[in-house]
Amino acid sequence: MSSHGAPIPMTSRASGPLKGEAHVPGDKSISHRSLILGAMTVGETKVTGLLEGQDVLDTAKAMQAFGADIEKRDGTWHIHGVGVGGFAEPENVIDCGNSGTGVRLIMGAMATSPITATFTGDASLNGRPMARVTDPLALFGTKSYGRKGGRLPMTLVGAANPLSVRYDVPVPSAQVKSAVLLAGLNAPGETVVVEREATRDHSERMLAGFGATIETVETNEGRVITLQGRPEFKPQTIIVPRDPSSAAFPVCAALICEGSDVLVPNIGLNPTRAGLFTTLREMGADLTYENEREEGGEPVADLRARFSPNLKGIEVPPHRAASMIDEYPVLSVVAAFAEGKTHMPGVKELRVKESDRIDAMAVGLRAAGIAVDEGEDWWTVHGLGHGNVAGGATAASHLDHRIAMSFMVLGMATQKPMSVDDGGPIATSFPIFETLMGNLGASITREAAQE
Ligand SMILES: O=C(O)C1=C[C@@H](OP(=O)(O)O)[C@@H](O)[C@H](O)C1
Ligand SMILES: C=C(OP(=O)(O)O)C(=O)O
Repeated sequence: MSSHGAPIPMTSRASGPLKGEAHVPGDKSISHRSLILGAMTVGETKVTGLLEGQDVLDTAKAMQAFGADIEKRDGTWHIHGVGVGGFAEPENVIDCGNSGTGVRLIMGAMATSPITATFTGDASLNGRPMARVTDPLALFGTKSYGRKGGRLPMTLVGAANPLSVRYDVPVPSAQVKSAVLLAGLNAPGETVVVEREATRDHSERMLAGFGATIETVETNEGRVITLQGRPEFKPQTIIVPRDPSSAAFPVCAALICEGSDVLVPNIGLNPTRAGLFTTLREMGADLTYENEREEGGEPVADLRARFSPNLKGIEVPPHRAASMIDEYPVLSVVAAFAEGKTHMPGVKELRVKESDRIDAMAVGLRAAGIAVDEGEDWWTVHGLGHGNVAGGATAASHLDHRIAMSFMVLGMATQKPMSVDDGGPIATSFPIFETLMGNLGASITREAAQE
């Protein structure tokens, strides 16, 4: 198991107006995929703007262990890959740290090569369900040997003669969809994946970009994605857009801190990722899109978020859940400062992330004076309106970066400071979070609550 190091307690206090520009790091989903697809391509793929968070660095190390040559020179990542089906057998256990995306996509990518690999992670990752990936991989002929309940550590024996597969994804998960598509790369003929609810489509876009033949058709049964196996990938030059899931933190902080006006430039607004911003606008947020444009085939804008004293609780439509799945924790913080109830149904997946995110947020919000109701796949936050949230509590982050950052945002507008027991996991996805928020005027210190 990877070690996470000593806990780093953090405290966030009422902050003056947040002002300025927030340049958030590269998109985590696109960063993982750039490394994995680059490692499956003969020739040099160049990547700029790669997120250098621990999750992505662990994927880079894993790709090296499977035979790719990866180095960073002059701000650009250079990847010399081994080709589809060319992975070498790793000599050691692959440690994916805290990253569900990393481990599940890599399992898919190696599943149809005649090699064996053992995967592990930290305590959070080793508690997360992997059968959702190994079940469809078994259809290709891949064998897996994990702990009870399909948990890591787990050994996968890749299929030497993979079959072609059609798979209806039973949960709304881009990681499962992507694992099957990546496995399909080294399978003969067509791999077909059907998803009932649209999830982030970065794999489909990037596979096409690297030269695969892949087609998505919207049908009554959902999105039917067909990939032709054994493509000849061509090396790419990739500029990773900035991460909307990281942008969520300065945006939400600006909405709840009096007098704030923050610009978050160059944020990808791919509709499969942008659900939070639609939701915030429905709540009455002063959030505008400036300089809207297309970059690399994706809609992009500069987001401007200003203090919004009259936020209202709303019903968040369940069909929007996949497009904002990682943003519910910080949405629940904004909901605490809105008037009335914010009801969030259709979010069972939140229970199997780095932590049970409904439970982790509900416990911390209640300790801060906010009523929260919850069921298996829904939760409701009873907002108190601006200026009325007590705070004055320490929340457990459960090795979950988004939980830690969400409570740090909460503390920027509560009456008393908010603390987390461990802000260390923030480095997995947003290593510059404290500096970036501090530069805007937020007060986050590395100390436990002072009673
Ligand atoms: O494919 C991806 O890059 C991701 C998919 C989502 O997970 P699920 O596929 O489990 O929903 C998301 O929560 C994660 O942060 C990144
Ligand atoms: C769920 C997340 O990541 P992963 O599944 O890759 O650990 C996240 O970043 O919020």
